[in-house]
Amino acid sequence: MFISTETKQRTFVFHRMSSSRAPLAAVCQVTSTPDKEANFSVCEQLVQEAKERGACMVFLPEGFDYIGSSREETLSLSETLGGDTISKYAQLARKLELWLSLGGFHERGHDWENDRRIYNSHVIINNEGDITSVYRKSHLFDVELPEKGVSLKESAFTIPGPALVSPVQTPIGKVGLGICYDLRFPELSLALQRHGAEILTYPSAFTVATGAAHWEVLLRARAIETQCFVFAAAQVGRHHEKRASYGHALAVDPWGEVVGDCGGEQPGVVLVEVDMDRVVRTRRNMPVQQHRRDEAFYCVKANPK
Ligand SMILES: O=C(O)CNC(=O)[C@H](CS)NC(=O)CCC(=O)C(=O)O
Repeated sequence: MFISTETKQRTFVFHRMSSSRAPLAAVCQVTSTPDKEANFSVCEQLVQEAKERGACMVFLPEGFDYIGSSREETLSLSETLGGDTISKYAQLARKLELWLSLGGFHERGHDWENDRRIYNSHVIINNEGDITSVYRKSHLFDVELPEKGVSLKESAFTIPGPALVSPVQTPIGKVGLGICYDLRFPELSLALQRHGAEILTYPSAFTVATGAAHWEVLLRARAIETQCFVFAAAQVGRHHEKRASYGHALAVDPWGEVVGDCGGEQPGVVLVEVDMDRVVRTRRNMPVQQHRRDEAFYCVKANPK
């Protein structure tokens, strides 16, 4: 049983009516612009607020560093993992003694000097300020929806990542890393689940049109299929004259219930208790992973009689 209390205009907290204290995660949404300094101070404030409210891990969305207004600007603002942006977040994590999921960092590629290409990287920083994991987005968003006004070609500036990375052990549980458009590929979420994930993360900058149609359904489906918590930090609102995002940073429990939603209007943060018992019980009561019959999918009969 969850009660939702509106504590401030733009934030909600969900607490369970039980005595045991499970660790708290904070799922954020922001409206990044091309101004990196301004974006950092908004994120820093949300992380600080999450800390004050007891969170031990905070999730920031794709493009938390910036959302560029052109391909050139997006490329020129990019950095390496050793650059200022990640250093500032590492310091913040160490100072506040919490873990950070930094979704969708614009990371200069390995051959940047020659090809001027970046990765879209999800970086995990621990409470000592060390990078523990980097996952580079596998599926790039090259999509034209003329009737919806959506036209983005991520592959024009981004290199797809080579592989998934092992789920990371954190104080809230084992976190499996995805990014945004990866959410549409259930094989990825199942692979992470098989490698031990208890929580899946999809930091995102969904378009308004695709978000309204698909966002919550996809996130809940991934949670139900994998019986994981799903945390999806999000971009919201207008970034510049050419781009806006759907928002609704969401937390879903392993049963598929939405347990936190930052809404579709403005930056904010939602706190969620991560009770691992819910993963254990959901999987024990309905062992879908044990019921899966992969062998029946290897060979599809052309004309079964
Ligand atoms: O461009 C940047 O700076 C950061 N990256 C993004 O915003 C990415 C690539 S353009 N956006 C998405 O994947 C949206 C997916 C989406 O909206 C859907 O699957 O419906």
